[in-house]
Amino acid sequence: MTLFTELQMDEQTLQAVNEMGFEEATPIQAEVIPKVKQGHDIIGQAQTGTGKTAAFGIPLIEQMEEDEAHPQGLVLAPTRELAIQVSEELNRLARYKGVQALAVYGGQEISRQIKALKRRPQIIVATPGRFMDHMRRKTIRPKYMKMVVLDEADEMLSMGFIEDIETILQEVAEERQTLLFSATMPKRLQTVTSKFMHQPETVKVKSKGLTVSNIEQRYIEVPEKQKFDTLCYLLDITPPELAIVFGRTKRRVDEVSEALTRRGYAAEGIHGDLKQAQRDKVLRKFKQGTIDILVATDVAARGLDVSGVTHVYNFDLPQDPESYVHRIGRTGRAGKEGIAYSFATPKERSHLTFIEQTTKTKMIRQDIPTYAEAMHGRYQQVVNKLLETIKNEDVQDLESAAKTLLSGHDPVTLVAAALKMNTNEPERVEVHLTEEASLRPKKPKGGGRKSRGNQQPRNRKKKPYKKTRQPNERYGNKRKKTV
Ligand SMILES: Nc1ncnc2c1ncn2[C@@H]1O[C@H](COP(=O)(O)OP(=O)(O)OP(=O)(O)O)[C@@H](O)[C@H]1O
Ligand SMILES: [Mg+2]
Repeated sequence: MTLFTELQMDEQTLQAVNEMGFEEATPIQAEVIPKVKQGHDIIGQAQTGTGKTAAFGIPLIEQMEEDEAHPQGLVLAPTRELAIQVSEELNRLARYKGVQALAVYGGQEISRQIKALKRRPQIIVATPGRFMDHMRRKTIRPKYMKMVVLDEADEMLSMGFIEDIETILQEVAEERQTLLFSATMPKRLQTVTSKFMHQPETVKVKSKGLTVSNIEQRYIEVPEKQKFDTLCYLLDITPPELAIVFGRTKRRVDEVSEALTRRGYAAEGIHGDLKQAQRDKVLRKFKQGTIDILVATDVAARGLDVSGVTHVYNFDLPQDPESYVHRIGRTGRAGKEGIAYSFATPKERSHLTFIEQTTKTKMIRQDIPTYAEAMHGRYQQVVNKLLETIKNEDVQDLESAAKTLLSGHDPVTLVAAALKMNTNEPERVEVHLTEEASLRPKKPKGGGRKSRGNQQPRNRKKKPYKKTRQPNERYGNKRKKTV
């Protein structure tokens, strides 16, 4: 156990950490914070939800000069939502210092960001595409950056992002400190990292597998056509506080969230084709609990930290074991418990085994739940609601009506009828989902991943960064499939 007071942090950061409710440092924080302060380049690997953000955030904040005219710290993140979240966490940590973080990401008006940059934030948290836009416009000058963090580093160095990252790093001062963080760090990345890191130290928090032990992992072998009813039955049997359902494609996400809504669940979808304002709105509703089910592509798989997510459902298995680790890691964070269900079609058995082997975990097999179990779950919810009403509400005005009813009817029959009346039968509403093909194991070769679809071929020659580009030219917009 390491206390934050043992990590030679300054008073202001200690106070902020205290107010955030952190009592002791997590293992990755205890190991990384002193090492970063000593000036090392770090490759940090620790399981999902174990506080990697503060592990790089605290030393990053503490090394910023408060009066510098240019940003000196850069955090790159793969999604807009993650960039926002990381900047918020940094600002909480920096609350008592004269240090500020600003998130810049695609989908938000660039003029608004340029205005915000005038307030001279010390730290920029960015998605790579938008950061390059600012680089070209010279609204951010990377050469003053003395620390660069790649959050979700393996994702950032995969095929979809590597060229952008190289372009950015070429512009950042050579004597910078570079930090890489992720819950998954495939060995094949080592060759890539040696190119732009200076004698990096690897800090890997010891664990049995890649996933945290407080997530109960289950799988259900279920034919494609039965997946949706299975999901609904599970939701009925154990209603989650908040749940994320991962689908393979954007169409899938749209169809599943619509179907859930039709069946009466409070669900909405999030994926890369939605306008940023819509993505923000959906995530906000989820965090507030206005909706309790978020249906998502892998856009929500990495880094997102929403407290109260008790369940993750892999409606479709992910292609990569790494993606499995990150998806299920949206629950069981900061020591809390969580449950992850993965649906595998009979043809996907071997893919499931491949995921288990790579992540060094074992999923518990569970049978497809039955209609009767789902119905029981639904009754139970009505019973709970009834008991809550008795506890929390004044029902006096209905008591004489109740007495009249009771005088003419058997009380058990009466309550049973009331329960039945209030319970909707599952499956009553017909829904239609387009079928997805089953997956087969696909072992990744070399340095990149293949899941990002229509990206450029991996060994394509690197495009030199041209300073003559027009500022408003969309950089490489033909290049990658968003999720
Ligand atoms: N020392 C601590 N004590 C208690 N809670 C902490 C501590 N450090 C971080 N947390 C909280 O734990 C949660 C998870 O942290 P964080 O998002 O940094 O995890 P992560 O390791 O980056 O996970 P992922 O791999 O999914 O990105 C956050 O809500 C964070 O505020
Ligand atoms: Mg993280």
